[in-house]
Amino acid sequence: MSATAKKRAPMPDDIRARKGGAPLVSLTAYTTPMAQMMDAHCDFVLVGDSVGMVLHGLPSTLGVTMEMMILHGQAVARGLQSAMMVIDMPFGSYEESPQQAFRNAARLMAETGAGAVKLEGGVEMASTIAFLVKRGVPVMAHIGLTPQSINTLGGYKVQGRGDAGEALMADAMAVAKAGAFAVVLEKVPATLADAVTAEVSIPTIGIGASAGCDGQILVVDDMLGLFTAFKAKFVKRYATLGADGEAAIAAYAEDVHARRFPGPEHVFGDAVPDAKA
Ligand SMILES: Nc1nc(=O)c2c([nH]1)NC[C@@H]1CN(c3ccc(C(=O)N[C@@H](CCC(=O)O)C(=O)O)cc3)CN21
Ligand SMILES: CC(C)C(=O)C(=O)O
Ligand SMILES: [Mg+2]
Repeated sequence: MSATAKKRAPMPDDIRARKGGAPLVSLTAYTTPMAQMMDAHCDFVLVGDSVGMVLHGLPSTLGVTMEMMILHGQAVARGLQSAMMVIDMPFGSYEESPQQAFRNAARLMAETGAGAVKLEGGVEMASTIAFLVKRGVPVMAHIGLTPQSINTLGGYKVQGRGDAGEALMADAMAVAKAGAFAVVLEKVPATLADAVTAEVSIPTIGIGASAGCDGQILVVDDMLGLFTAFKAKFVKRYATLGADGEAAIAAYAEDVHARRFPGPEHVFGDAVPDAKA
């Protein structure tokens, strides 16, 4: 990009202003090179607590710590210039009180440079969201399937079906009223996602929701085919990097066994020392 054309990263208010406009593009990232790959193509990048499952092999997001989020957040920040960075608040870092949420949100922002935090919850987190926003912390809310509540939800199931749709609509209205600048809708019926998108004043970011949402997000390792331990129905694979990587590693192992690697172009010449010396 030319020095004059360098795009500045959007602020939360710029994201909010995209309501009803061109769809917002976002992905998760956990490392500098992945952030660099998506910087020019995403409006915002999420340092998701999915990092625990995707990069650390944890069975859920519950074991993710503030320290892990900060380390990965710092790595992602080094790879971004034109996309906004949002960082997930990990399980246990915000639910106890608005004060606890502020202390940890401030630490995430101060130590990583993230422009906003994301937290899971609707009506029950509305007062916390308002507390944070009034104190300078932009908040993205996350409702529907909230993976940090896997033990009370009883599985990664579709949320908001039937009568539960009203509660989900109430969650969306509550987080918007509390001052959230956007809301992630995860794994909800498309008809409900469209109704929420029509009713709520802030952008809806869908993952397993609807193409009618104001934006979309996916876990980058899922769409690249790099994370293959499970594949949710909502994931579209745009590449097969996991399979391609394994084939490359198998070819390397074969080359080593056959002494085909290293080749002459990978080694260094020098005078041969005298063995008798
Ligand atoms: N790699 C990855 N991708 C994600 O989207 C993701 C994570 N990790 N970790 C944190 C949460 C967990 N999420 C998940 C996890 C599993 C399913 C899943 O397996 N869904 C199945 C059905 C499972 C069920 O009904 O119990 C599906 O087919 O959608 C969905 C979302 C979304 N997030
Ligand atoms: C899937 C997105 C929305 C998320 O919360 C994460 O990656 O942790
Ligand atoms: Mg998350």
